[in-house]
Amino acid sequence: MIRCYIALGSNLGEPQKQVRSALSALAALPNSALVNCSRLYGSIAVGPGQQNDYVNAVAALDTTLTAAQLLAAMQRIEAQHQRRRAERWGPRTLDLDLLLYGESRINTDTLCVPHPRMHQRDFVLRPLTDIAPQKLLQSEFDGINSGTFKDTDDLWVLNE
Ligand SMILES: CC1(C)Nc2nc(N)[nH]c(=O)c2N=C1O
Repeated sequence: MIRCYIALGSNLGEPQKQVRSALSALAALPNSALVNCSRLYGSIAVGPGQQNDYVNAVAALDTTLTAAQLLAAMQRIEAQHQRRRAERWGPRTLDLDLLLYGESRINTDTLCVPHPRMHQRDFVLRPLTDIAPQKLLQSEFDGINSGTFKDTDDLWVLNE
């Protein structure tokens, strides 16, 4: 089995319910096991324009699916959660990003792993630290002090 890390995000349509529903869908994937999930975090939307706060989390999934099969399954789960790929930085009911697929480095026109922007995003790194702090020690995160984040009110834990 390959250990994968998946970022979940939502800021439309009852975001906490969307994220929890997506976690159930990931747990139901064939040839896979949802082995851990971070706490759910509220976070200020990063990016241009004004939009609702997000709910973010990171899940650990063990799978024998290939990265391409896993990506397709994640896109099906997004579609089942009414994901509209309207605008690139716009609000969304559900966003699933494949952060890490084992130790693989993948660069195709549909998939880039490790996720190219993950190390710039506290809304990914903080939940990832909940379940895999060792992942922040790797070279991809040069310059990020593992586990010690600038105190920010852009991110808060939701109902412990
Ligand atoms: C629009 C953009 C970059 N901003 C986000 N901002 C936050 N806080 N959380 C997200 O999941 C998120 N996702 C995005 O895609």
